[in-house]
Amino acid sequence: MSGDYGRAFAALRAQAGEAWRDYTRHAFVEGLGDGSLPREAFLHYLRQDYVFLVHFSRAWALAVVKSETHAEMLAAVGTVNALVAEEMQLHVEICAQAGIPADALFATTERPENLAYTRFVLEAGYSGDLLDLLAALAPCVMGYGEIGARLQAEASSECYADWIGTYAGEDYQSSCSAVGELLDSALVRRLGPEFETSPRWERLCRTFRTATELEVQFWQMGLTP
Ligand SMILES: Cc1ncc(CO)c(N)n1
Repeated sequence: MSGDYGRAFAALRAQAGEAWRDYTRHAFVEGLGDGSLPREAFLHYLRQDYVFLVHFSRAWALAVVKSETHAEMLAAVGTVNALVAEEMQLHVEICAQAGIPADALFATTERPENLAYTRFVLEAGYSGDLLDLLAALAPCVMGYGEIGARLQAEASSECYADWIGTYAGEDYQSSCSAVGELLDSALVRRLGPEFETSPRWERLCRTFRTATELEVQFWQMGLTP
């Protein structure tokens, strides 16, 4: 149940096993699909996710810093723009419709699960290279791509159709494919074509798995306004 997000992502996803399933089939996700998620939990999640996206955009800006080629810079800067100009904008619009103004969004107090996740990702980038950073970023990008595509096909309610449509949509799906290509080419450039046999691979797998577990905690936080 995943689009073609590249060779490295497929390998990382497979090794994350149970954690990947817990993330992409979390009760929060199922509640978005069947409409049973309480509106209050959804708006609480959106407010937290807006803060998440602020730091997530900073992490993608760090990917520009850690790039070694023009192609890598282009891919990273494209993602920064998609986040700041499109995804954050969606949050502002949905929250405005629910009576939460944009300045209140920016002032949201960050929950610890939220803080733990984004600072883990940023730290992976500060102390490592582009590969360490991308291993921490990939579960967020591709996981939502996979969730959106599946809910679009399976949803039994129209309640959260806007949210689902954003992640199932062509723009978001093509961002996922672009990040998959960036991940594959960055790995080949630094570790060679057989990157899975590199001594660094295991640690990249661990970073991916930890980020996946932090996504599970984020959904759990969403269920408890
Ligand atoms: C927590 C979280 N992970 C991933 C995404 C996708 O960008 C998001 N908006 N929020």
